[in-house]
Amino acid sequence: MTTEHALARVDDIARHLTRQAHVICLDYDGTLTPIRPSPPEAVLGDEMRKALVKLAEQSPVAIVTGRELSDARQMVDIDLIYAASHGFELKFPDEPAQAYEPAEAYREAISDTADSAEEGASDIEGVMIERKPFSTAVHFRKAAPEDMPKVSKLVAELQEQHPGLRVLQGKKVSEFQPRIDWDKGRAVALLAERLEVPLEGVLYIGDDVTDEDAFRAIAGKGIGILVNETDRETAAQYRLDDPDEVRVFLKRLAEALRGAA
Ligand SMILES: O=P(O)(O)OC[C@H]1O[C@H](O[C@H]2O[C@H](CO)[C@@H](O)[C@H](O)[C@H]2O)[C@H](O)[C@@H](O)[C@@H]1O
Repeated sequence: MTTEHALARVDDIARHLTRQAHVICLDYDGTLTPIRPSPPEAVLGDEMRKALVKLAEQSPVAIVTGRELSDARQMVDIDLIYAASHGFELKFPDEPAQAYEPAEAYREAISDTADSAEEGASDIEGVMIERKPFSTAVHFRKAAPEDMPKVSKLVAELQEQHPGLRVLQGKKVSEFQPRIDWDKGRAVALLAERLEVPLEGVLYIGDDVTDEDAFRAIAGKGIGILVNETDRETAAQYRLDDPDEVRVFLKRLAEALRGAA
């Protein structure tokens, strides 16, 4: 599938959005920041933060991320809407954070997976376990290629021990999550409904496989932009090469939206 470059269509995209109430949904890792060797290193750049502040003056902006809420808010450091933990945690400005209720019953199983994962990973150099309220991430970006069979074995064992959880494969990470019908797409649909924004008014930008759930949720109605240098199979209709292009796009979009107001 060939996706069109979004920088060539900023004005058309702004025009589409201003036809109705709208919201701009942005993934974090790989979209607002380049992928880094470890999660704490993926710090939001000052210019990107300025672009987000300008954009939020024109439109509601939501960060839709696999990171847990406290981490995402600390990294972005702007009072926006957050759908964190792959959508299991939702936070609107001036409102308390809310967890997706059916996921509450999984907190103990998630914490148990993290305990087992830490124990199992203790002898695999370069594997890092990230504990989050609604998922346990087994990061292997820094593992040596010859240790990958050990990583696969650990992930398979964890799966066997925790059949109530499902595994999401991300960028050099396997994440254990509640096995329930909830994802970034469902979270985006929910937050749009809360904002009284039709799906036609949703713009979603993301780079990972989990972002495809959001692209599919708005397909044929809203606007999906995949961040990827190559033209991979996607439900998004537009593409940007990397986070630098995302920053340029968001700046131009804010200007176009201001012009259209
Ligand atoms: O939905 P996202 O905002 O894209 O979050 C997905 C996961 O991102 C983080 O891990 C990824 O980015 C790290 C920093 O660049 C990188 O070191 C790692 O290899 C990637 O998998 C984050 O740590 C996870 O919690 C998120 O689920």
